Amino acid sequence: MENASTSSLARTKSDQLLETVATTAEKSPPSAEGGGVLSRKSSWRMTASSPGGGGGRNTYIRKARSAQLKVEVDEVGSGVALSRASSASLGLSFSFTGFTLPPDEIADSKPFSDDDIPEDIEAGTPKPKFQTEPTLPIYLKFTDVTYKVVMKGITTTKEKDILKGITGSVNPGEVLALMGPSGSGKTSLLNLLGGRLIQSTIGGSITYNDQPYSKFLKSRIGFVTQDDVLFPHLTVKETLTYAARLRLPNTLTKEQKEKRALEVIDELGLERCQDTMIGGSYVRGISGGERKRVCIGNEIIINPSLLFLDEPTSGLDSTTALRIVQMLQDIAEAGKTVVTTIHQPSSRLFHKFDKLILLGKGSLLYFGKASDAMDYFQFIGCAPLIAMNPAEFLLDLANGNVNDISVPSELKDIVQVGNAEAETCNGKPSASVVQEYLVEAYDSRVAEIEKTKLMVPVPLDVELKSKVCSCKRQWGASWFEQFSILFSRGFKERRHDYFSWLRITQVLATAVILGLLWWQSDAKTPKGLQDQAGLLFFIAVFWGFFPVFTAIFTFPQERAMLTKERTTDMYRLSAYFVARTTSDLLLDLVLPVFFLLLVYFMANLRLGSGRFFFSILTVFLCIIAAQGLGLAIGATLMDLKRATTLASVTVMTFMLAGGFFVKKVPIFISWIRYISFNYHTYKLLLKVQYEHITPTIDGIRIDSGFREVAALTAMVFGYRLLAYLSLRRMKLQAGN
Ligand SMILES: Nc1ncnc2c1ncn2[C@@H]1O[C@H](COP(=O)(O)OP(=O)(O)OP(=O)(O)O)[C@@H](O)[C@H]1O
Repeated sequence: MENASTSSLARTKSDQLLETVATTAEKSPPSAEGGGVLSRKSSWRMTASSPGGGGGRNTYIRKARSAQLKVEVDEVGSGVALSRASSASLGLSFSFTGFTLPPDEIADSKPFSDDDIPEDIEAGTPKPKFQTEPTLPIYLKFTDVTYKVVMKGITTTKEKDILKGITGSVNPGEVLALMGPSGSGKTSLLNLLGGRLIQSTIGGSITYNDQPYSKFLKSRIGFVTQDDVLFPHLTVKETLTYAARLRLPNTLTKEQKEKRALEVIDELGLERCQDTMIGGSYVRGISGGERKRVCIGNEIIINPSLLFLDEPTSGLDSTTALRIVQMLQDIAEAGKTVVTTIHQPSSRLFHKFDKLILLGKGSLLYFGKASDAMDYFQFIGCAPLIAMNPAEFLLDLANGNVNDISVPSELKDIVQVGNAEAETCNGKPSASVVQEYLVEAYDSRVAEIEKTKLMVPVPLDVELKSKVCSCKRQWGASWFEQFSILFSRGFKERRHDYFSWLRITQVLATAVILGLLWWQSDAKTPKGLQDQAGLLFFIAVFWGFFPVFTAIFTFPQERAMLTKERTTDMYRLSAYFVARTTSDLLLDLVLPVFFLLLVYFMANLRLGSGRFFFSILTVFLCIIAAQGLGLAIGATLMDLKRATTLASVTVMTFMLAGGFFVKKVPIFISWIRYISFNYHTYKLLLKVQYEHITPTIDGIRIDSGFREVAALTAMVFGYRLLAYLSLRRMKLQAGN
C-alpha cells in the first residue's frame, strides 16, 4: 500500500517539466550567489503547496501538483518565467554551478575559506604542496551498481541487498564524498569502486576511463582502509621508506625512492614525528591524526591516479579532520580522483567536497554537487526547520528521521489520512515512508538525467584509455630486492621481541631448573642412563613445543597487513614468505645455544666439542621443523583460537608418540611416531650421547641417524610448502 502511494506521488508532470528546465539550465552561464538564493526561494515555493480538500489522497495530491504545474507552465511561457526557471535550476539540479545558503538560515554552514585552515599546527610550517607530477587521469563512472551477499543460515540461505542501483561519477581533480548512516553501504560501495570486491553477486557497470577494472589499476589506485594497518614498532620514516622502496617503480633508484618518502613526510607535515614509532595497543606512539596521515602517505607515495579513503576522519577532532579533508582537496587539485566515505562531517568539512553521494539502506538518495544537496532536498520538500549542520540534516533524512525537518505535503497527507503504519507516535511519517519517498524522488527526478550524462565518453585519447586495460602487473622491485627489503623490515619490526626479557628468562630459567634436577648425572649406571634419557626426551619436547606455539602467530597476526599489501601488488608472496620465515631464524637459534650450554655442563652430558656440536645441530633441526608445523597450522587456519587448539592436540600427539612414554604401540597406529619430530630428535640425541655405550636404549635402536635427519629435513620443507600454499589460496578481497 505504502509503496504504491509513495511511488505514484513521486513522479508527476511538473517534475518532468523541472527536469527539462534543469537540463536547459545546464547550458546557461554560471550564476552569482544571488541566483542561487532566488532558485532556493523558487524551490521552496514549488513544494509549498498547501493541502486542501478533495477526494482520495492520491487525487488530492495530483490536483495540488497540477495546480503547481499550471503556475510553472504559465511562467515558462513568459520570458520572466524562463529566466526564473533557469535561475531556479541553478539551485536545484545537478548541472548547477553552486549555491551558498545564507548564513543566517543554516548557522553552521558558513562557506569555508582556506584562511580557516590552521597552518600546520603540529609542524608549525605552511601547508606543503602535493606532488604534481603528471598521473594518468582516471574518470570513474558507475551505473546501476548493485551488490548482494548470500547469507547462509543453518538450514536456510538468503540473499541480502547491500547496494540497490547506485549511479555516479567522479573526475580527476574532484573529491567525491560517500555519506549515509551506519550500515547504509558506504564501505561496500567504496570497496566495489576500488576493485576490492569481485563477486558474481555484483551488478551494474563500473568503468575507469570507460574501461573495466584491470590489474594495471592496482598500481594506480591508493586505498586507505578504515582501520589503520601499520607496523607498530617501525618509525614513521621507516614505514614510508619501506613503502616507497616496495611500491615505487623499479625505474627509480633506491635513493630516489627514499627521497620520495621524505617528500611525502614533508607534504603531510610529519617531520616532527618522523622518528617516532607508530605505536599500537601496547606501545605508545604517534597521535591518531598522525597515524591517519601515515596511512594516507603510504598510498599517495605511489602518486596514485585514484585515491579511495574509508572514514579518514573518524575519531579525530574537528580541526584535525578539517586538515585531512583539506589535504584530500590538495591531492585532488594535483589531478587525482578522490573518493572518500565520511560519517558525520562538520559543515566546514562538508563544504570541502565537490560531489556527494547520499546513501540510505543501500539506495541512492542523492548524487550531485555537495553544494547543491541542500537545494535539492528543499526542492523535494524537505528542509531544516531549525539551524542545522547540512551533514546532520542529510543524515537525519537518510535515517528517515524528520524531527525538525519540514516534510512535503505528500508525506503529510499520508499521515493525515490516518495510515497507522506510515505514522510514528508524534504524528510524523515513519522512517521507512520517508526513505521510500526520497528514493522515489531521486529515481523519478534525477536518476535518468545522470545516467544519460554518464553515457558521454570520457575525453581521453585511445592510448590513455588502453593503458587502463593492460593486465600487466607492475612490481616495484625485483624478487631479491623485495626479499631483502621485507627481511630488513621484519627484522626491525620484531627486534624488540628478540630481546624480550620474558622470553630469555623463560628459556634460561628452564635450563637452570633442568641443570639442577639432573645435576652432574651419571650415564654409566643403568639407572643414571635411564634418567639422562629422560632429560634428552624433555629437550626434544621443549624445543618442539616452544617453536610451534611461537610460529602459529606469524601469519594470523600479519593477515591484515599481508592482505592490504598483496591487494596492491606490493610484493610477490614468495618473497614475503621466504623473508618472513627466515628473518627470525638467526635469533631463534641463539637462545637454544645458551640453553644447551647450561644444561649440557650442569647435567654432565657427554663432553666433547663434536658431541656438543651435533647436539646443537639436532636441536636446530627440531626447532626449524617444529616452526614449519606452527607456520602451516597458522597459515591454514588463519585464526589464533582454532590454530592453538589444533597445535596443542598435534604437539601432544607427537610427544606421546615420541618413544619415551609408550614402547609397545599397536601396529595400526605405530606409524604416527614417524611424523613426530620429537621421536626423530630424541633418537638423534640418544645416538649422539650413547652410541659408544649401547646399541639399544629403552627399546629404541640406535642406528646411523640418516633416516632421522632425512625425516626432519622433509618436515622443514614440507610444512613450509604447506604454509605457503595455504597463504596462496587466502582470499584477499574485502568483505570475505
Ligand atoms: N559480507 C557481508 N555479509 C553480510 N552482511 C554484509 C556483508 N558486507 C556488508 N554487509 C552488510 O551491509 C550493510 C552495509 O555495510 P557497510 O559496511 O558497507 O556499511 P557502512 O555504511 O560503511 O557502515 P559504517 O558507517 O558503520 O562503516 C551492513 O548492514 C552490513 O552488515
